[in-house]
Amino acid sequence: MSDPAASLWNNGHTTPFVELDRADWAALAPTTQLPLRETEIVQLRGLGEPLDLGEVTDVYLPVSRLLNLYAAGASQLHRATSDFLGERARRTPFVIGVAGSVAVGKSTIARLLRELLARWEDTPRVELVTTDGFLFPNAELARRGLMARKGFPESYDRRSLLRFVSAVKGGAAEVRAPFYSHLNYDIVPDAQIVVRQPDVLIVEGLNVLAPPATGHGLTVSDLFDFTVYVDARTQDIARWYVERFLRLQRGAFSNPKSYFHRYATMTEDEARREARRIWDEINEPNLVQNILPTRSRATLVLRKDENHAVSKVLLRKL
Ligand SMILES: Nc1ncnc2c1ncn2[C@@H]1O[C@H](COP(=O)(O)OP(=O)(O)O)[C@@H](O)[C@H]1O
Ligand SMILES: CC(C)(COP(=O)(O)O)[C@@H](O)C(=O)NCCC(=O)O
Repeated sequence: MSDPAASLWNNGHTTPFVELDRADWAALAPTTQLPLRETEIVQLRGLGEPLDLGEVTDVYLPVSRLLNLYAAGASQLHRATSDFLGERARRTPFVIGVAGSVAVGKSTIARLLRELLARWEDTPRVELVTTDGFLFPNAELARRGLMARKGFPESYDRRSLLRFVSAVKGGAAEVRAPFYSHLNYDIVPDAQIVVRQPDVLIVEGLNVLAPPATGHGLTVSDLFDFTVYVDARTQDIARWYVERFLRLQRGAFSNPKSYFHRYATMTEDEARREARRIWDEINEPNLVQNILPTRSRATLVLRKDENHAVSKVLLRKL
């Protein structure tokens, strides 16, 4: 898959990333002190995903340690800047962006990182928000002719997302974000997510690494201290999307309140075709046109194999 930004570095001489295969990355784990007890690892499984424990210790524990080190470094730098300005340093949260395709496993990774980071010293209070809360409500999307473009950059209220992250980073006592319900397939008018001065804020969403809409000005990625891009082969992600759709069809869609309740009575073949249509018409074009081109902007790229196991880790060193 072509990645225009990567061509800057692909001149045969240099790349901004150091690339480690899984074994080399996992070898870093024993030197990191384990912040999890066995019982806690079992609790992590309760997140609802079939997470392999080897995956947690080999891959995500070292990631959480690295994030914890970066958070300590950022806090020192922040103090030094305040000293330089002759100001009293105020605590500011370390902000992490998690990007990647629909169905690549962003939510699973973001929730796991929240649990792991909270167990390290200095970062006990971790909040997680997903950018779907900043999608325009369906009525507004329909008005703009964007109902078939949910998840594309223009389907979000990007100014409001930028304001939200700025306020959290600026140390506001309490900041509210809108809430998107997958059951309703829409923003819930009176529901909100409240963030209160966390040590770490994780912002997870398809397009969090996208450049500014107008090509200039600030965008949310300018406020991130660290970004993770979750990567996999497009054909594997398409399969994960269809499998998740089939699970939802048998589960959540059977709820009469679900926007997709009409899918509940489909045969498996019909549901498979419908999922494939949504993937082909919306999610894959969004991946190819908007999401994949942002991969080389990430600090860390986690490349998954066909079974969700991380096979390669790329860490930005330049
Ligand atoms: N590490 C993993 N091991 C096994 N299955 C996973 C893993 N991560 C995600 N999945 C599955 O892949 C699908 C997509 O994951 P999810 O976290 O919902 O993706 P996203 O938030 O990117 O849309 C889900 O069905 C989930 O159960
Ligand atoms: C809600 C989403 C846009 C993802 O939002 P995110 O939190 O990543 O910003 C996506 O899951 C979605 O619903 N896409 C629309 C196409 C589809 O029905 O899959």
